[in-house]
Order: sequence, then structure tokens, then C-alpha cells
Amino acid sequence: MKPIIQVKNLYTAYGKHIIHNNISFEVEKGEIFAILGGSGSGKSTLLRSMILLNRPKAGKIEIFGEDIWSLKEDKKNMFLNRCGVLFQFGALYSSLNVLENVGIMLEEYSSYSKKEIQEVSKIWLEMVGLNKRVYQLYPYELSGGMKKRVGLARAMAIGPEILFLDEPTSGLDPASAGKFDELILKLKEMLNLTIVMITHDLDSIADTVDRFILLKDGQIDFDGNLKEFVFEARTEGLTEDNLFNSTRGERFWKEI
Ligand SMILES: Nc1ncnc2c1ncn2[C@@H]1O[C@H](COP(=O)(O)OP(=O)(O)OP(=O)(O)O)[C@@H](O)[C@H]1O
Repeated sequence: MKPIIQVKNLYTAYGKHIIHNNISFEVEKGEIFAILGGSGSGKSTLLRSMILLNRPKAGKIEIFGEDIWSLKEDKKNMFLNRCGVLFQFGALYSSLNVLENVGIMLEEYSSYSKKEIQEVSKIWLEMVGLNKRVYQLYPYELSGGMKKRVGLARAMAIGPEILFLDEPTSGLDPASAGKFDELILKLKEMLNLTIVMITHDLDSIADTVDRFILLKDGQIDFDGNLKEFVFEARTEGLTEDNLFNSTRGERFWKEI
């Protein structure tokens, strides 16, 4: 089967500052795929270019078999409707309560009635482990972990085929991060979702990620799974510095 995402000879830049210098990679349907790299290596720029927020200078990004940057306006919206996005801090609307935040995408992009939107929103809030006590709360009343869960419920409510996550466990305590990982795995298994995430979290990578790329100096320094990475890191001197969040991952280093 053709990969769900194919990035071919991609160049991105801000002015003269080249961020990605001719990179290519693929993501298979149903995979949990991660983008790693040190600070400023271009992880967010890459993710943004896959959801039509950052136009590449050259190269192609094919998703669902189409060159996404060549799509006409109406097709762009159809494409975005097939993608759920969870930004780093949840990106919730501060003037909307939790229930409204989850329903907002459906209000804009679906033909559901108000009542149906509320029902779908409630189902997704329950799926991500939030009960009715939070429906009427506003973002400022939520913890970081709750904000991420609401953001995830909102991303899932549109029924995406690909879920993009920007550092989903950063800022969470280890127990909440572990629960978030379980949730991601559950979603993937139930819905055969493809998940693309930026992460520094070694436990998340060990527990959930099938394969990752490592960005460095505009190139892909590594493409493979964690076992292969550790092997290469040891035999070829790839640097492990600055890639992983030091508060998690102890279990992984003990087990290998
Ligand atoms: N809108 C912008 N205009 C100009 N330069 C930018 C812009 N956004 C990012 N950059 C620069 O591009 C480079 C890559 O940024 P990007 O945010 O993609 O990296 P990152 O790997 O996600 O970093 P971090 O882990 O710190 O979030 C950085 O040097 C950054 O300063």
C-alpha cells in the first residue's frame, strides 16, 4: 500500500535561513511516527508544512495521495478536515468553555445540529477521560494535562485519519504523561489512526512510537525505530544529547 504521507526533496527556509535542505521520508498508514531533533532543528516548521501552515520553498508533500500544496482552496479544506491537530499548549479558545471548544470545529466544518455537536463533543470528552464536571469550565480553570485532553478531544471530534501532535506530553507530570500515551495507543488501536508527533519524551517514544526521524543541520540524521537508533548511536557516535526529556526515560535506559 502507498504510504499515507510522502515527503519528497523538501526545502523550507525563512528568508535566507534554510531549515530543511532536501529531505525525504514516508509515513505508513496506521503508524505512530515521531519527529525528533534538537531545539531549532525544524520540527515545528516541518509539522506546519504538513498542515498547510508553512509553504515549502521546493519539494513535494503528498498526503492521501495528493500534492497538498497544489490543492485548490475548496480541496484544501477537505484535506484539513481529514487531519486533526493538537498544538503544544492545546490552543484552546479562552472565551469558550470546554464543551464549546471541542465543538467549534464541527460548528465550522460539519452540518450537525447544535444538539448533535454537543453529543459528539461529550462522547469525545469522555473518551479522553474528562467527565461532565469540566463541560462548563474555561481554559484558565484547567490544568496543563486537562487542556491537552480537551485539545485532543477537539482534534478527534472531526474524525481525522491523521492526527498531528506537537509535544503532546511536554509539561505533564510523569503519571499524566503515561496516561496520555495510553490514550494515544488506544485511539490508534481503535481507529487505525496514523499519528505524527513531535516529541522529546523518551518514555513516549519507547511506549508508543513505531518509527521516528531525527532532524539535524537541515538533514534527516536518522530514520528508524528506537532500538536501531540506540544501536547506531553507540556504534556511529550519533548524539543522544538534547533529544530526550531527562525527566522521563529512566526505565528505557535500564531495560536496554
Ligand atoms: N516564523 C519564523 N520566522 C523566522 N524564523 C523562524 C520562524 N519560525 C521558526 N524560525 C526559525 O527556524 C528554525 C527552526 O524552527 P522550528 O520552530 O521549526 O524548530 P523546532 O525544532 O521546532 O524548535 P523547538 O524544539 O525549539 O521548538 C529556528 O532557528 C527558528 O528560530
